[in-house]
Amino acid sequence: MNRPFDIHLEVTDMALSRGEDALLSDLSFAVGPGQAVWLTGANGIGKTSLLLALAELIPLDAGRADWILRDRDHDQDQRLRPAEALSFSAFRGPERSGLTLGEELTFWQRVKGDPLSLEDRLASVGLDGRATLPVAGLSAGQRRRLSLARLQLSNRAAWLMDEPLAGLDADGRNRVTQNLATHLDRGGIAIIASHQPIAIPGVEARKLVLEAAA
Ligand SMILES: Nc1ncnc2c1ncn2[C@@H]1O[C@H](COP(=O)(O)OP(=O)(O)OP(=O)(O)O)[C@@H](O)[C@H]1O
Repeated sequence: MNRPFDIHLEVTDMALSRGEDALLSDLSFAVGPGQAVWLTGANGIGKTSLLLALAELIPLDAGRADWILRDRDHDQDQRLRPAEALSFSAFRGPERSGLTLGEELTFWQRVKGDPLSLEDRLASVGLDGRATLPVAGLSAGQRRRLSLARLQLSNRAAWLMDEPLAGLDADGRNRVTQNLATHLDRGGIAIIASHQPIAIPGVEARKLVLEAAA
């Protein structure tokens, strides 16, 4: 098996709040190569906030979240900055950019040196023939598909996904879960916030039910 990634996430005694509200406390978990975590819990409990904290987009109140590139002998572990470790598929996408789908994706293809043509990249997420659509006018499911294309392009070891199945039809859901299976098979990690279970072929995602801070 080709496993380009060997990434580990270690969350230790994490506490998190937004504004005045304490959200999570004493949260610890570890994730290794090829593993997925399914984050679930009530509306407003803090799933999106946890993803933002793992990406260091919001600060922790306590504890730590470490992204670690593990050396085979375990004696030369390397800490990665989130920007080196992960790619974030947020629920709200780049809808305010004023770009067309083709322009948006071409930009990311150039940044990442994509070997595929624009049309082939679009086809990989079922958006072939849609390059001229304005990003602002994409439907919810089309936006999720654009997100998936950007995740594919990121070549990052960890995928943080916020409601990746929201608004997708059966074909779109299938593409997301198939892409996840491929990513995990390469030794990647996925942390997925979702109200619905996510069936990844060949992988049982570990369920983590978030509860209100003590
Ligand atoms: N920028 C912010 N400033 C202050 N409070 C915020 C901010 N963003 C979110 N919150 C609050 O933090 C809490 C957690 O929100 P979060 O979006 O993390 O929950 P969630 O579990 O992802 O919810 P949902 O299932 O509804 O998507 C909510 O009470 C929300 O109102």
